[in-house]
Amino acid sequence: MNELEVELNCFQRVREYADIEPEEHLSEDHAKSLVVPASWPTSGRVEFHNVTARYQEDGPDVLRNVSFVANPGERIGLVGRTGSGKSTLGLSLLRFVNIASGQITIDGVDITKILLNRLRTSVTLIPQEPVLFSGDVHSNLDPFGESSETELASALAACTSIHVPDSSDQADHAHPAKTARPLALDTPVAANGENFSQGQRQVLSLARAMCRRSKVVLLDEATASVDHETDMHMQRVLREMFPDCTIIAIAHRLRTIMDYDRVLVMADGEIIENDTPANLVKKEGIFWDMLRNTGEYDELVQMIETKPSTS
Ligand SMILES: Nc1ncnc2c1ncn2[C@@H]1O[C@H](COP(=O)(O)OP(=O)(O)OP(=O)(O)O)[C@@H](O)[C@H]1O
Repeated sequence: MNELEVELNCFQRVREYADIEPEEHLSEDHAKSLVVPASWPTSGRVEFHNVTARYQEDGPDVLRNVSFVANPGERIGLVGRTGSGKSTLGLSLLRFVNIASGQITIDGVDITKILLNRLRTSVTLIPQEPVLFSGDVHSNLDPFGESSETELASALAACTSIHVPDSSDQADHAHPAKTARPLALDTPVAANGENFSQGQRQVLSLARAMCRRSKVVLLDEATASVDHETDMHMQRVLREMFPDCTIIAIAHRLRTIMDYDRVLVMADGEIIENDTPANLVKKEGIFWDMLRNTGEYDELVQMIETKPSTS
């Protein structure tokens, strides 16, 4: 492809973006009526009241009558088989799916009565595959220049204590950030963060959340290329650096959430169990069954008993 073709592609892509309908198109008066106090959310209490949600208006219900409360500072693990609705529940909190009935509130404010941008900048999503932009670590952590250098450096320092192993022990010349550590604010980031491993991308995403001081953090646990050790470090940072945040984590590995305050088990778009891991084990229900099917039952139950203290 010659240079002209590349440039024309860019032009075409910009046109495509410009033609995308805005997700929210409101009159000035309507937008004003959706303003919430600058301090919102102050405590991060998330409540789902009989929420039924679907992707398309005329599509099937993917969440069915979901109700639960995440108290401020609680860490809640979402588990369930593939297709049970875990990601959809997370996405509904950011209004990426249609809420057909019921209500979701954060600190008592109905999330459909807030400007979309305000909602999405207040709830931090740490996706499985975080997006990084070409530039450096600094511009990725704080794209809008809202944090001080000290804040950025301390968030990065907290997160880079997480050891993210390399895919190989050899220096990786094609992906220097995968081997050259520790990460610094001026470490270059290639387009799509291609010079970072998936684990490192999640770590940076965590640091980004820390800079935003979000009260509600939604974490979609990375399934690929993040080993157990990295996972545990991520969890430790979440516990230590976000002590007052409400954390809702979609867990693909049960061991990730064994020390969480509460576990919600989902099946077919519904919450079928909601309790502390210890109580769910005592109950010998679905969660207990899931633990037994891992082949690591004793080890996992032991993790509940040796739960690290948050104080
Ligand atoms: N964009 C979409 N449009 C329509 N239906 C979707 C969409 N995404 C997911 N679904 C459907 O919603 C249901 C719940 O899917 P969801 O991804 O929330 O499950 P999950 O528990 O997160 O699964 P996994 O563990 O595989 O990520 C499934 O039936 C799925 O096919």
